[in-house]
Amino acid sequence: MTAWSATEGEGFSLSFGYRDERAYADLVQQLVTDRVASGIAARDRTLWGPAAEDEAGKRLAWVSLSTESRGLVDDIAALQVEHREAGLSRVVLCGMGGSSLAPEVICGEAGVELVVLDSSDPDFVRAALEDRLAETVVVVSSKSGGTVETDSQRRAFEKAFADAGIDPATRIVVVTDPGSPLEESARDAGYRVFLADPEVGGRYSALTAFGLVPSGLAGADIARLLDQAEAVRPALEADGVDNPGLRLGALLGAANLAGADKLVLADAGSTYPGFGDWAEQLVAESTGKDGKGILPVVVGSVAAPNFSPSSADEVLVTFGPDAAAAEAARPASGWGAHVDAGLGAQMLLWEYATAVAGRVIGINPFDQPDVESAKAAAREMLDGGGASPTPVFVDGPVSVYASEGWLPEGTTTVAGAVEALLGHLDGEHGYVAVQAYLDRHRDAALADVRDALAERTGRPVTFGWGPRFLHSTGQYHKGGPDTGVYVQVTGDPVADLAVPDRPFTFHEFLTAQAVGDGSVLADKGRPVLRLHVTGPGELGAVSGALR
Ligand SMILES: O=P(O)(O)OC[C@H]1O[C@H](O)[C@H](O)[C@@H](O)[C@@H]1O
Repeated sequence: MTAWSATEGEGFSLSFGYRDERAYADLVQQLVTDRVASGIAARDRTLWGPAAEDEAGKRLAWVSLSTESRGLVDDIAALQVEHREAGLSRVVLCGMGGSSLAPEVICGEAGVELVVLDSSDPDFVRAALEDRLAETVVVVSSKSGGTVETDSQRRAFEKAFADAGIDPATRIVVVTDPGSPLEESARDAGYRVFLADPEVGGRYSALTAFGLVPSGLAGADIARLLDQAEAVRPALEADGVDNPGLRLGALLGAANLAGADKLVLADAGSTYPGFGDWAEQLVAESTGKDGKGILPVVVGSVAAPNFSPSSADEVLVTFGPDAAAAEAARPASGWGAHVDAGLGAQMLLWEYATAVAGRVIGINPFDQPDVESAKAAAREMLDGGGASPTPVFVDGPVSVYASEGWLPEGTTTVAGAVEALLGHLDGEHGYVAVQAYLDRHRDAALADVRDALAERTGRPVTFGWGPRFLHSTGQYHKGGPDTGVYVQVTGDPVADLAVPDRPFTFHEFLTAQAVGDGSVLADKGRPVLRLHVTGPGELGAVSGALR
C-alpha cells in the first residue's frame, strides 16, 4: 500500500489505499472522460456494451429513487398507524434476495423488529408461524411474483390465519411488480397491494417499495433513508475524479482485472451491521458471470481471518466511521478502501460502484443468467425427474454425498472427505463456500466455521444460509470463475411442514434446492461435498470436521 487518499462530501466520506495510484487515477480519469457517472444518472443503456443494452434499458430507474419514492412515505405511514390501532405490532416479511435483504438492514439499524422469513426450512417457517400470530402483519414481497419460497410462505400464513379464525385480507400486504401473477392473486384475495417500479432490478430495489414498505410498517424512519440517498446524489452523478461511485467502482474493477477478485467486507463501527449481506447480493449477483466476477466475503470484523491476515487476491473494504481500524489493516494485495456514509447514501453509492465495476470488468451488471438453472434443477427434483442421490458413505450421524471426480476411493470419514475437498483448493485464487440449508436462527453457531476454515486454509471462505444465498452468491458460484470448492450442510428437521395446496412439503422443497444446486455445480465440474445430519443435535459432527 503506497498511499491513502480521502474524498469527502455531504453524506459520505471515503478513503482509499492502492498498490499503484496511477493505475487507479488513469482509470477514474477514463471514466470521467467517458462521462460514465452522468451517463448512468441519465439511464444511458449503452454503457455496458451492445449485449447488455436491452436489459440495461429497463434496469436503471434506481438512480432517481430518492425522489421518485417520496410518494410512498405517507401511504406507508398511514397503513402503519392503521395496524398499530388494530393492535398489530409484529411484522413478518416473506421474501427472498432483493426482496428482503434491504429491509433487514434498514430495520436492524432502526432497532425495530422485523421477522425476515427468507427460508424454506420447515422448523424456521414454523417458528415464524407460531409466534404471536394474533398481533402479526405479513408482508409478501416478490418482484416476479413467482418465487417458490415466497409463494410457499404466503400459503403457510394464509392457512395459519384461516385456522386461527383471522381474515388474511386484514393481515397480508403484498409488494410486487405491476402485472405479476402475485398482483393478480392478491387483488382477487382483497389484499393491500403496493406496486414497485418494474425498471429496477431486485438487488437495486432497496429504495423502492421493496425496501420501504416492510421497513416503514415495522417502524423505521424511511424518509431519513431517502434523505441520505438524496444528499449523496449530486456527488455520484458528477463527471469528476472525486466522484465516490466512480472511485469505488474503479477500485473494484481495477483490482479485479489485476487478479484481486475477492472483496472482503468488514464492519468498522457502523450502525448497520447487516450491510455486508446486502452488499454481498448486489456485488455477487451483478458481477459473477461469464467466468468473471467479484466474490464478496463477509466477515465479522476487521480482526477476522481473510481480513487480517488477508491473501493476495483480496480487496479489503470496511464500512462505518472507524477509519483507524481500516487504515490499520494492510491488505496483502495492496488494494483497500474505507467507506463511511449514512445507510441510504451507502446503498446508492454501492449501486453506482457496482454498475461502474461491471463496465470495467466487462459484464452486464443487471442480469443473473445462472440463478434459473438451480431453480430448474429443484423443480425437476420435486417433479420426481431428478435422480435421488445415494450417500457415498455414512459416518455416524452424517451421510456423505460427493460430486464425481475428487473424493478418493476408500474414504470413510467426514474428516477425510473434508480434507480431500480442501486438497482441491487452488492456493492462488481458490475459495471455500459453506452452504448451510438449515434454520439460521436455531443453528446460528454453525457460522463460526467460517473463521475456523479461513484460518485452516489461509483462503477466502464464505458462509451462506440456503436457500437465501441462492439469490445472492449463488449466481457467482455457478457463473463466476471456476475456483471454488463447495460444502453443503443439510439436515433432517425436527418436524416437516406441508406447503398448503402444493404437492410437496417444506423439507422436500429445501432438499430439492440443495440437491438441485449441487447438481448444477457438479455438472460444471465444481467439487461439491454434501454432509447431511440426522438432526439439529448432530451438527457438532460437521462443525468439528470443518475446523
Ligand atoms: O423478488 P423476487 O422476484 O421474488 O426475486 C427474489 C430473488 O430471486 C432471484 O434469485 C434473483 O436472482 C434475485 O435477484 C431476486 O432478488
